[in-house]
Amino acid sequence: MTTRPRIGVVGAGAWGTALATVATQAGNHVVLWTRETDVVAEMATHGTNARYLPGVKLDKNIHPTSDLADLDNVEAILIVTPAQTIRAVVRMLAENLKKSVPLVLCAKGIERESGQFMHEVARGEWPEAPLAVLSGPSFADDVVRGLPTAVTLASEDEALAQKLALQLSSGSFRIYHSEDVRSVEIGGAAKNVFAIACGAVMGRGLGESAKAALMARSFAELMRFASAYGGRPQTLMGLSGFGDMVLTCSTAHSRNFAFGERLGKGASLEEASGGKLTEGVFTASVLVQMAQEKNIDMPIAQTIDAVLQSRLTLDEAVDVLMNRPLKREV
Ligand SMILES: NC(=O)C1=CN([C@@H]2O[C@H](COP(=O)(O)OP(=O)(O)OC[C@H]3O[C@@H](n4cnc5c(N)ncnc54)[C@H](OP(=O)(O)O)[C@@H]3O)[C@@H](O)[C@H]2O)C=CC1
Ligand SMILES: O=C(CO)COP(=O)(O)O
Repeated sequence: MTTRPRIGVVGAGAWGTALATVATQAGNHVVLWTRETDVVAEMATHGTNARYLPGVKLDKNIHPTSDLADLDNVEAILIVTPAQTIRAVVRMLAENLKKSVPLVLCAKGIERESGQFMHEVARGEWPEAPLAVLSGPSFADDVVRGLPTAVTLASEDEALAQKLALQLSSGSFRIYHSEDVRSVEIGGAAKNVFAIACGAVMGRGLGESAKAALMARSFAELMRFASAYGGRPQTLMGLSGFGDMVLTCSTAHSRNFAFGERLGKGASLEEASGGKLTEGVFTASVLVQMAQEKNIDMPIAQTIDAVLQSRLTLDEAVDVLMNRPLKREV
């Protein structure tokens, strides 16, 4: 290897592979770790990851591995596995790497068991590791093809956020930096729940007006939740709040939206995921529980959670939402 900086990526799913690609375009060597030895073999031999990003040729500066020792001496590690696995993954890194290294948490969700945000989970498992979170409107398929987008990278250590943003930005992947970790995490986690609701409305044939109204009222819920949990409105008006809501609540390209759309068309909860990761399903109940703990009114999140728990049908959920007492908008 030359003297290019080395970035580690843990998780070679759709987003991990896309971020590895971006990082090479930004001028880094990337060590891409996955527990799947057959995926490593395919990436090393054919330069493809057919299961998660079919049709994409990987950059030669991506070095696939399933050996954790290859992550020693990287400058930062992007952790790109599902939200509910972050505790186990960070623990595994803490136990196996020689020294602590900045971790960039890329999952969008809240841990169900603990009600902790991703950086709280990571801090509990590896207190010495500097932390950052990355979130914003970014479909892996778009990003890996070099289509432009912008996202936010936040760390309580703003100098670290700025350094990482510079190191990982490319001509098509523009990273803004922030120190508002809490808001960036809330935006990424909550939008998945509301995307399921928006998908369900479209699948049920309730129309674009209904979807726009639902999206706007969902954003009001997101803002209420965030302000009760220490988020800042200005950040939530940005890429990881408003930006990702607009993206994920608009198109069946989103797995969460597509899940809701299938539910709306009559699929069972089991059928609706299509075998794909749907983070909103895992986050809905913990989001609602956390809202209740602080008396935050979140009727849309509550009704979609009730649908996911089979306590309401979709038509009953629509009735509940439409027949709430009328009130001031703000
Ligand atoms: N896809 C996207 O466009 C975007 C996704 N995200 C977020 O990124 C996160 C990951 O999503 P995405 O990449 O799409 O998901 P995928 O389902 O495509 O990939 C998940 C990856 O995580 C690995 N993994 C799962 N569990 C574990 C574990 N316990 N230990 C180690 N590795 C594990 C999987 O490996 P295996 O095959 O072995 O299970 C796989 O490589 C989610 O939180 C998502 O919301 C954020 C922005 C965009
Ligand atoms: O977070 C994403 C886009 O920003 C990806 O959304 P889905 O997980 O719903 O596909």
